[in-house]
Amino acid sequence: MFGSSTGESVGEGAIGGGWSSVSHRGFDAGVHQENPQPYAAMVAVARDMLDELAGANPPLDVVEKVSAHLADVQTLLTDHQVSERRRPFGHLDVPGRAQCMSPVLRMHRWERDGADGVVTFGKYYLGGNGAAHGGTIPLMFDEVLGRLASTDRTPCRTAYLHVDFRSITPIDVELTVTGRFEREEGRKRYLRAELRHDDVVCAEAEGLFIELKPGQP
Ligand SMILES: CCCCCCCC/C=C\CCCCCCCC(=O)SCCNC(=O)CCNC(=O)[C@H](O)C(C)(C)COP(=O)(O)OP(=O)(O)OC[C@H]1O[C@@H](n2cnc3c(N)ncnc32)[C@H](O)[C@@H]1OP(=O)(O)O
Repeated sequence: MFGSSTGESVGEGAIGGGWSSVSHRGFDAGVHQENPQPYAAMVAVARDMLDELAGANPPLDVVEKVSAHLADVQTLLTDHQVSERRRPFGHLDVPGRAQCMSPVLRMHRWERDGADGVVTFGKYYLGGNGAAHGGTIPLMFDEVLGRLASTDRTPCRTAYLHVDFRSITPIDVELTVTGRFEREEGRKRYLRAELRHDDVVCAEAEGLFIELKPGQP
């Protein structure tokens, strides 16, 4: 069942993850690349769990049970550790790219020069007083702009990311995200993005991304 509230699954009006348009440089996650849904569903459960964890004040017996379950999960995964290029985490072509570090981006338009979509910061991303933690917003912008900067282009890395926090970013509500590729000068690529709650601008970003030279990590 792929019923994550944050929408890790493919479909439901959102385009796929779109990661296939970004260079994966020798990446091979085997069976999960061919059929991403089971792995994406597992990550969606992990996301939902993190939201419930962040939102709960459980009694001690529940704390002990949860600790034991999580230790079991960790043990199950310990036997299957692999090198970076074989890890599905963050590399599957689904919204959220099957990772639970930054919130899921559900993009409705993804083109070489711009992208539009929605994102919801769940309870896990709370800073205080109903507002998202200030570090999570650049994280989300780096996802949008880093991916846009490499869409149908050679790989690049973030050189700087400037974020202006214009008003609080509320958690648990759907926000709109837009990104646009502004210009490139040699290896330098300049992009901008905006995060809105209805008509209110929550935050804006400007990023410089540098095309990597062959062999550059
Ligand atoms: C690409 C990997 C992806 C592969 C995997 C894909 C699978 C997953 C799919 C999708 C996920 C995508 C979602 C997330 C993506 C997010 C991306 C990131 O967050 S990357 C991590 C954070 N960034 C770093 O760690 C960079 C660390 N810095 C460096 O490596 C270097 O400093 C680098 C590459 C940025 C530049 O170094 P130089 O040696 O190649 O180039 P120089 O000569 O220094 O700069 C080139 C030009 O840029 C200017 N420049 C460089 N840094 C600048 C700065 N901070 N401010 C202003 N100008 C700067 C310079 O002045 C120079 O300009 P003049 O050509 O002389 O006009």
